[in-house]
Amino acid sequence: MKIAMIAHDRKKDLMIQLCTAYQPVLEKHELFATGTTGLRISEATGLKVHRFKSGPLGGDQQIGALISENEMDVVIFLRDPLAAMPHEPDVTALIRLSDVYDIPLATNIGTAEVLLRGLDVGLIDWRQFYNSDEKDGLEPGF
Ligand SMILES: O=C(CO)COP(=O)(O)O
Repeated sequence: MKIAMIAHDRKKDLMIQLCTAYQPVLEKHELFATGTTGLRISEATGLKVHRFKSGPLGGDQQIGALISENEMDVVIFLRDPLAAMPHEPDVTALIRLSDVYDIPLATNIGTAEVLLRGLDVGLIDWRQFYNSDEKDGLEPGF
């Protein structure tokens, strides 16, 4: 599965803790992240992470583009609900696209843990159908 990891600044330490705790799960998958989040994760855990641009410079939009191409299976986005962001429209757009394409999305640590545990026991295996040829031509949300 392809997993996108994104954390706003005040949530980055929490993201590191999450990735450290769930490293055995995460290392079985392909990891993607916005620039600074990805750097922090790979430095702290050694996990291989494909890094996009930093969020304010377009990283959220790059991940959104992959979602629209059916190239992302899970999004963990530890967003900061108490800080104003210059790129708030990009954040909203990423969350919206996750909903358009029914991509499992966690926006806080409580749901992130549920999602990673679910992933590990196969609860998101239905994504493999979406990734298969059978899904070709079907509209999102079918
Ligand atoms: O701002 C972000 C997501 O909206 C995160 O970007 P960075 O991982 O580059 O800090």
